[in-house]
Amino acid sequence: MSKKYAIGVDYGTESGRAVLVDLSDGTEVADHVTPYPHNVIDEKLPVSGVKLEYDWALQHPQDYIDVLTQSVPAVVRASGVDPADIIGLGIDFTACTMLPIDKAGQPLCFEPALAANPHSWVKLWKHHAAQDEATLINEIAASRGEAFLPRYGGKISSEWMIAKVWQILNEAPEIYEQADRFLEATDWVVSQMTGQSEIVRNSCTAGYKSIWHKQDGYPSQDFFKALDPRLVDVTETKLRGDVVALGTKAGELTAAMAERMGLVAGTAIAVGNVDAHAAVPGVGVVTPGKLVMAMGTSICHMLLGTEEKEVEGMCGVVEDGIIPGYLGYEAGQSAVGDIFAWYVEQGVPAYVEKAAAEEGINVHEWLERRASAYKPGETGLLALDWWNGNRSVLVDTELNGLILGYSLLTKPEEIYRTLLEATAFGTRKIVDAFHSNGVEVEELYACGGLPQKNHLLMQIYADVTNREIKIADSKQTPALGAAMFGAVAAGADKGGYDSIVDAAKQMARVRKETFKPIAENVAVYEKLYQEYSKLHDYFGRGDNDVMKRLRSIREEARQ
Ligand SMILES: Nc1ncnc2c1ncn2[C@@H]1O[C@H](COP(=O)(O)OP(=O)(O)O)[C@@H](O)[C@H]1O
Ligand SMILES: O=C(CO)[C@@H](O)[C@@H](O)COP(=O)(O)O
Repeated sequence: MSKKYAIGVDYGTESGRAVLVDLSDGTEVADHVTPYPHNVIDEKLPVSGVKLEYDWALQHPQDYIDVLTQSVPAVVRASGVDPADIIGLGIDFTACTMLPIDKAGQPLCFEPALAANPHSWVKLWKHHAAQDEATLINEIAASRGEAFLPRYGGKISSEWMIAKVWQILNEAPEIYEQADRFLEATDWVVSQMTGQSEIVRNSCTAGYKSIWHKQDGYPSQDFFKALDPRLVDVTETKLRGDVVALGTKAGELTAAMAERMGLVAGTAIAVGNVDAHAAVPGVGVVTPGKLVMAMGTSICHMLLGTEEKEVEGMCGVVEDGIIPGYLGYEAGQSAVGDIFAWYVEQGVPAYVEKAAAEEGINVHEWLERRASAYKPGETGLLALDWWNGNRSVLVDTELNGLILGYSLLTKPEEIYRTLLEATAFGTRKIVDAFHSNGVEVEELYACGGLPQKNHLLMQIYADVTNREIKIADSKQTPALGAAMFGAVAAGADKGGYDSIVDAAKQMARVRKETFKPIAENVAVYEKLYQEYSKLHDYFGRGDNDVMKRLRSIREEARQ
């Protein structure tokens, strides 16, 4: 049999990337990025120019199709591989990125009569305008003692499906009426490739974002009726569709799409997936005890378990949500690289920028070099990493950042180091929450942009968590994971794999060099972590709500 290949397509917030992968060893043969022509739509709608309100974030579904018809043929051309040897394709996406579609499966925003209504468009994961609905969902679920709430760490996010659907119903009932279904964008793009009239939903987004449970299904009709009588049958109508496990073959590529994508009709297409979740097999993790951190502007923490446990502040636990056969746990920090970016852009004096330019490095690298000269504890500073609220374990978007211990001698590199340490303490909180609730964390795996960019950061994470960290060898870990699911959809008899476990064994790689905890650093960080925990609870658990009071004083001042 000739060499076989699969393609993984990673749909990010601003662009989509196709990666063509050799199935024998996971080598990434070619990759290509298509920036979304409409990017994030957060000011006004295309064509009609209708203005959007604060906190809105939309996208254009045509941009997703452009990625398939531009980046996929580009990687096929660049690799010189015979399309007949590309046996499978998988995609991963941001989530919950959702859209209303009509009976024919077309987005409502494609209909000229509806295109001027913002609710007919794709709502991107970071569309935050459904907070009122999310708050009510949480209050009503808590007062009814709904069993699903603990599975989401006690809170349903405004980013997720039910809040977004309810916002559409409240603000544009005519769009709700006309929508045949609401779909995750990842499932919609798959349906465009397979052309199936019967759309399938993947277990990952259904579980983490739509409150679906493998045994219990969606929340009861009584619950939805308590939210709003008009929602009583929403899961049987607008959210209908079989939920299938990751790795399942959703269907085969249609002749029409094969022509546009430069592939062969009949190529196996895997069910959709989420970016952070696809990264888990992408680093080779297919068993419990290994926490995968997708580290970039934010961190998603992913972990496998064998039993459903309640863990404070996690984003969710879903059976088959990451690797079929396991409970998949997700937690996260809503700002990490973003905090370092904020400091570099807003906080450093001009002499730092000048010195970095003279040394021919960027400001991050300059600060990292200087900060590496300090020992743990030597700065005398401590920070709370809540520059964009707290996603886990407090689940509170109204918390803010804090730095303690300044003096007239404090240097920029000391502040930078303190910010790196604060995000590591935030991760330690998450590790401890899982570990102490029976979901073991033995070692850490890191992927995404940060591990490639900042060694000091990774050493601090190893020291603060007192765990070895392995680093993904691939720079495109989610796309590699998506390609693996494509290979599983094709199956071993076609030259692919019968399970994601088999695919990960052959195709995933971590680097030889790992970050190991250094005993003397661990001891100092243990002391600092105790201090961090005191501040964390004092400002985050109600002892002193000064951060919330400052917000309301700010709101009054702004009015
Ligand atoms: N040398 C560095 N050290 C620490 N953070 C960095 C460095 N260079 C860039 N960053 C941060 O990395 C983040 C981007 O990470 P990346 O993984 O590339 O993006 P994304 O999360 O969008 O996929 C930005 O928030 C930026 O501030
Ligand atoms: O929320 C999730 C996963 O649950 C992500 O899709 C979302 O935060 C987007 O992440 P990225 O900015 O693409 O790293």
